[in-house]
Amino acid sequence: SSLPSWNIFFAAAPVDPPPYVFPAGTNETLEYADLAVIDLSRTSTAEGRAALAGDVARALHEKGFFYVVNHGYTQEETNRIFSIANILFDDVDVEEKIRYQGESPSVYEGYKPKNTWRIQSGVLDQIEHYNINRKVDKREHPEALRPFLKDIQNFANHNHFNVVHPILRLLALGLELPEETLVQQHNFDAAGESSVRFMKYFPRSESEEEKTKNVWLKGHTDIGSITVLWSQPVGGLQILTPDNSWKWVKHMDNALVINAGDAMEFLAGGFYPSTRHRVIQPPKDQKNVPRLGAFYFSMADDNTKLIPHIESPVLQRVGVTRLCPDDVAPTMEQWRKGRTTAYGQSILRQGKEKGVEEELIEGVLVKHWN
Ligand SMILES: O=C(O)CCC(=O)C(=O)O
Ligand SMILES: [Fe+2]
Repeated sequence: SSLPSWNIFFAAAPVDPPPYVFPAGTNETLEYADLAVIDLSRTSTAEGRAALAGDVARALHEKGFFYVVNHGYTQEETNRIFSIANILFDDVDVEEKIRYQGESPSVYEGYKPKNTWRIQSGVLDQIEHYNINRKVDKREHPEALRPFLKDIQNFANHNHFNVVHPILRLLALGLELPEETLVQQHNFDAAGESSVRFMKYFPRSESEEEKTKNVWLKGHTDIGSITVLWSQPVGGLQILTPDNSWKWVKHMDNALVINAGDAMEFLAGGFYPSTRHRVIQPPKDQKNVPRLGAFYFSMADDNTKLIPHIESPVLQRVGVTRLCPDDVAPTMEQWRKGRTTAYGQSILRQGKEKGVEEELIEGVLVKHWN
């Protein structure tokens, strides 16, 4: 081989995390959302991108969610990431995790213990999560994760460059804008909070289920631009369709579930609305199963002013919807700090529509659905 012989001493054998085995899928008959499936490998050519742009634009414009397949991680690589994600929840003592809580309520970073968000009727969440900035070395991580920081860095890069950027190119094309328009507002190296999140939901008591009508994570929109949700078999994720009915999102092996957040709605002048979604108790045959998730939450660069790309010929034809006047529009940094600080903490007021609560963030009305 061409490798120098000393390499055998320095190339550490890859350490394997304790394997996480995906729980069995549900056999219940559920009302699923009908979502497009996008083959991301086709984005490697200009012809492929031109052909896909319309499908992706339509999917986000009309449904708010779509699946991505052929994103470049094999099933084995995905399994490894879920096994790494699970370490934190199953193999790290809570006293250690508490030491890795984020310092600031306005940034999601580090560990979030259970019982920190209000759900309904005095019931708090049973969710733990751990957020890792895409520059993984920015903070220190629990010892058990340290052998896998390279895997996590690779996962962040993969999501940012191989998933989010190609999707942003398609979305720009869908607005008939130059292909790099949105990519240029999502630089990996700029100040900002695009992050990996590992999350685990734990089953709750019957009384908690009753008081919250089975809602585990209230209906919300995401703060950033594009959310990448690595599909996993435990059900519970639902989207609110334009006709105001909740539909389940079906698991697809080694697929990604993609949705738009608030920043995308601002930038796209309402053409790609922020998707309304929630998590409820999993279906009957999975209701006692903890629910592990892996995500990438992408945001625009902190200094991006969240104003619509009015130069888009599409927006000029269909019209622009603004969440607020351009002169008072927040930057990405202001928006994420305002929403993160308020999330699960603020006392929401009853909105005009039934089952919808509201709050004002940066002068913009934000809704939460029960
Ligand atoms: O757990 C899920 O499937 C969705 C989580 C989610 O919507 C969020 O963390 O913003
Ligand atoms: Fe979400």
